Amino acid sequence: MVHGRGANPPAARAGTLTPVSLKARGLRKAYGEFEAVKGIDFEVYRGECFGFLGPNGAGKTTTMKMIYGVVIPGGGELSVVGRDVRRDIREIKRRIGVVPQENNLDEELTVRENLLVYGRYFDLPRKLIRRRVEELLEFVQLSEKSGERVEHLSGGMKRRLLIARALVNAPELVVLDEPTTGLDPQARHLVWEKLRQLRNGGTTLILTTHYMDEAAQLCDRLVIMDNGNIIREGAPQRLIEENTSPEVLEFRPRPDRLEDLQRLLETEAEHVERSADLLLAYTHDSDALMQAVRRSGIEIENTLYRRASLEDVFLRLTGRRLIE
Ligand SMILES: Nc1ncnc2c1ncn2[C@@H]1O[C@H](COP(=O)(O)OP(=O)(O)OP(=O)(O)O)[C@@H](O)[C@H]1O
Repeated sequence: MVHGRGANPPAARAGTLTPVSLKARGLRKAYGEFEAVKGIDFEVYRGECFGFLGPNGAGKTTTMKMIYGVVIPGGGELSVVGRDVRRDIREIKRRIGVVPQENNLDEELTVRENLLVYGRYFDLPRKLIRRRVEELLEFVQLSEKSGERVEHLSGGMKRRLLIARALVNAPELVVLDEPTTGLDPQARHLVWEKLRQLRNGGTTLILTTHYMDEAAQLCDRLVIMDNGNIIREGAPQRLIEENTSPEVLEFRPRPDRLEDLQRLLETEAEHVERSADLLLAYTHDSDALMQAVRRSGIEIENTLYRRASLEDVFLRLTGRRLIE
């Protein structure tokens, strides 16, 4: 594992017995009159991957920035690795890693130089930094690119380099703001694999995403955020079980039959959502529902069956989709 620290149990590694890595109470932030974060409570435990899932503008980035000390909270309490963000931000920065939403690598420098330069911000022996940089290059599969200038890397490689850079100080907690936005599926899967390895090695991860599959794949627990509020909290599967039905049939009826089909589904399904010309019917028994639709004779252009996801939870709670 990276830095050879994976064998230590999380609590022992951190030198404390408290299981809480981060705690927020009544946390808020306004920009002028506009309240971006409206008094939220959450806790992150050591060694877990904790997610913030929500659409653009929900307040996720603002929350992340309060955690890593770029934005000062407007109210409430926030402690990170047991330290108050208002009093001990230097200590917090020493102990956490940050992968920002925007790539802020030095494009003119090589891959290796980016890590070495960043490593110098921490008060660590040069020899140790050099060794760590080589380990990290290997971890994120960039050893072969180490002499290339960053401007020549693909988007996925840059993202992996940002992750490596966040690990230079061997942090116990890593904050990642939309770690895979803009990446193609293959590059995303590689980033996911690296994040899983980190978490399995005991590093606490906090990430934001508006991809429900990313949240479901990576997070042990997550909060769903909307309009500056946390609207639900829990393990991904549990959130689905508690907030929606397990099976979904998506119908695209002939446009002139949309109202008829909606009326039918409202009597036959457990609940129904409409998104433009698509009707989503939620049920425990998709076969029975499908038979009822066939019996009605309503012309359908397209039908899709799938299992319910976090996207459905969001739709149920807000009437909107995560990505509009
Ligand atoms: N510096 C700022 N000044 C004024 N308004 C801001 C500022 N930063 C963010 N906002 C506003 O606060 C709200 C929350 O933004 P934030 O970036 O935290 O959301 P988000 O959930 O991270 O969305 P995204 O996925 O787009 O990053 C948005 O309406 C945004 O326009």
